[in-house]
Amino acid sequence: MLPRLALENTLGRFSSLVGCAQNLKNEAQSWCRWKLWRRNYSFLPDDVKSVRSVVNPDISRIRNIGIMAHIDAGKTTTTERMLYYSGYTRALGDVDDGDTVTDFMVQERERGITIQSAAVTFDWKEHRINLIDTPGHVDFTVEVERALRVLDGAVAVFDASAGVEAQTLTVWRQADKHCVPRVCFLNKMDNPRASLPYSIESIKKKLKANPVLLQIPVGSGKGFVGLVDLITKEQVIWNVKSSSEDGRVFKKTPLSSSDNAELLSQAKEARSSLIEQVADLDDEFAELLLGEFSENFDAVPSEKLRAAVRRVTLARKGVPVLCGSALKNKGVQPLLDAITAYLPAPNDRHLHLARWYKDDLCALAFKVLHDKQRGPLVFVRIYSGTMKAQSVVHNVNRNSTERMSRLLMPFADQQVEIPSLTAGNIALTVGLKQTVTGDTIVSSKASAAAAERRALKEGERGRGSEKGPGSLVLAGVEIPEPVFFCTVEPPSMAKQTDLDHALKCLQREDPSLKVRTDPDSGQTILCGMGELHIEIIHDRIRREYGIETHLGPLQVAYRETILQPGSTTDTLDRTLRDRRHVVTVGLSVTPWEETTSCDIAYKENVELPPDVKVAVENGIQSSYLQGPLLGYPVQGVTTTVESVSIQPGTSMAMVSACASRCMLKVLRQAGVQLLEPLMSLEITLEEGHLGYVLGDLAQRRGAIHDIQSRHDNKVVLASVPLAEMMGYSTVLRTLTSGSATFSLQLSSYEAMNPQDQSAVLDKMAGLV
Ligand SMILES: Nc1nc2c(ncn2[C@@H]2O[C@H](COP(=O)(O)OP(=O)(O)OP(=O)(O)O)[C@@H](O)[C@H]2O)c(=O)[nH]1
Repeated sequence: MLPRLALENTLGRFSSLVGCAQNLKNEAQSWCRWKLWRRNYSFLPDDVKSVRSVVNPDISRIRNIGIMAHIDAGKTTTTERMLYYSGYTRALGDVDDGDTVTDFMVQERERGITIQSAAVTFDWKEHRINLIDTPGHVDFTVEVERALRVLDGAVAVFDASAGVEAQTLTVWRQADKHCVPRVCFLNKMDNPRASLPYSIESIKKKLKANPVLLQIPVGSGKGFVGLVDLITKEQVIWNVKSSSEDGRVFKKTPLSSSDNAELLSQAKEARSSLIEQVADLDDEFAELLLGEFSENFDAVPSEKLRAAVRRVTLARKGVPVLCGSALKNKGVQPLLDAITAYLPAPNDRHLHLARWYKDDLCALAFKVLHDKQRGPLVFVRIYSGTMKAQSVVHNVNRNSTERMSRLLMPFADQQVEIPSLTAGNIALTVGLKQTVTGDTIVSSKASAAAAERRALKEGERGRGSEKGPGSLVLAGVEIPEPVFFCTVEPPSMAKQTDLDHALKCLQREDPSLKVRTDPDSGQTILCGMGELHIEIIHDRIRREYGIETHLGPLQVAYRETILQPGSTTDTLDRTLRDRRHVVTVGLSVTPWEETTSCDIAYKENVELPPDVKVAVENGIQSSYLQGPLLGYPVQGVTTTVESVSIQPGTSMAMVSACASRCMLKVLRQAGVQLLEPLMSLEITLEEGHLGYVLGDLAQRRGAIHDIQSRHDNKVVLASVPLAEMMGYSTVLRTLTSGSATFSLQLSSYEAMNPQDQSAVLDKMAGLV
């Protein structure tokens, strides 16, 4: 039965659509709005798809998958086709028209890019697919990381004319880190430059992966009409009679020599290689071949081959490769079949932690969205037990208990209310006000205690690797340090509270956004992952919170470090209100290369009471936060506490102050050095523009590492200081008449040479 809220939503939409139809008639020229109307129209009461999805499926039929790639590879277009073919939408959304389901933020639709990862649920051939479309732009890489943390499998989408691009490499590594099995989809096969062998080679070379080719294309470029399924030996051809053909109808026939002798021999060869490759990777399949089918490998049944490919994928020994053209509506249905056939169900992935909770609820909050009416909406992945609406849950990280009012199933920007949801699913909760990204949610404090007892018992028996309360918390998400910052000012002081509230909400949604107050000027500082990230935040403050803010110039987040060891002592002797405070602290520092953190150690004979220890460490830590050169964070330093002597009556605040002052002194003595963020840059451009672009990079202190050929294009691999890359997209557009693309990501923090460093110091001091 349709839940009440969904029914109300649907009926509400229906009545508003009747009125809307009249207006739209008058605005027939607005094509985009018409398409959005059509999208809404698909939610009329006879659209049963969203209702069907409400049923809790068997865990073995759930696929929690992410869709990931380099910017513009076609993730959103592919997702739109999946929703369409699965019957969830009745019109094909188009990124170029700005009416896709998953890119529902205004900025996403305007810019045609994905910013937030959106969750969509749909069913495909008796399977429930929870799919997350993740952003390709490096500024939103935390979104990818968050999604990967809760996914069981992923589809990596490639532009078949470009192969592996810079951001694919990053997301691939992220997926490796989370041990996520993948399938590859070589998209844009309709592009005349698309090349299957080139893409396969680049997957091998750049990703060091083992591609398992399951399809070969039929036709190429504009003549790309379908593919041959190497498992079943069938050819799948899409009927392309007109440009409005939506790809729903396709013809599947066994491939025979009467169709195309050349294609048949090509397919035979590719199938034999596939069988050999799978036999090499899977012992069970090898045994089957050498036993029953030793006379004729080709006679091995397709189900056996499919099962072996599944084992290979789950063991991450190989990645199935499929091809198609999402835009031209070819190859997406076989991709959906591959998702259900090869990617893992939640119960195929063995998560140690969930077993301590047995049948009790254990879930991970992986994303927070702010809704003006309903407050924070928290996305959770359920690992064990059942989550129920109107229930009280316990947040293990915060040791707090909260009431969850409603449970929803996420359909992009639409949600359907459900009473409960079981393990393996992804849900959206309303009412959790304290929970943030990375928190573990369980049913009660008692169930957390029971799980802890189980973990300890197992640990005592020497079998468990996880012991103690720390083991009861699911690993959260690593947030990289921001590289850019700028001041943000409200239009008037009266609006400062509204701005603080807006930033608090945005920060809860986006953990990569950092907000701090400048201790000297009292100004609010926004710290972000890149120019685009800060621009989007600025835009959201205006649109979603109605505050017109002014952003100061974008500045690079430098770091400070030391070049050599140093040691010193400092004495603080101060009388405050007749009370004399006297403390002497001795510290030594040594460079701790190749690390971005700082450490505190104690000389052997130094033993301090706990309150003094805390005070000294607080003083040292505060100096790590603001270096002596320009007040940037310090990294790569180990500080040893050599001595501390305190006269009676001295307060701990004075001990901290002395440690902090001594720290500044010793850092200066050890020679403070500015570190600047160095970015890896990859530019794809036409050969004719190469000279201009290289000349420009030379002026930006860029170092060229390699210039590769990619079909008719050149790919420049370089590293450039971030400070030189402000507004680069506009410059590159001008230099190449808009034909080049680039991607930029943080590679490391590097020491600046003395001239560049003094130029920065002069600039900061206002001398230039
Ligand atoms: N020729 C061709 N173009 C395609 C195909 N798929 C997508 N495109 C186009 O490629 C561009 C990018 O497509 P998107 O689906 O937005 O790509 P994305 O990977 O989601 O991009 P981001 O969300 O910005 O990372 C759009 O102009 C699409 O129309 C395809 O199969 N063939």
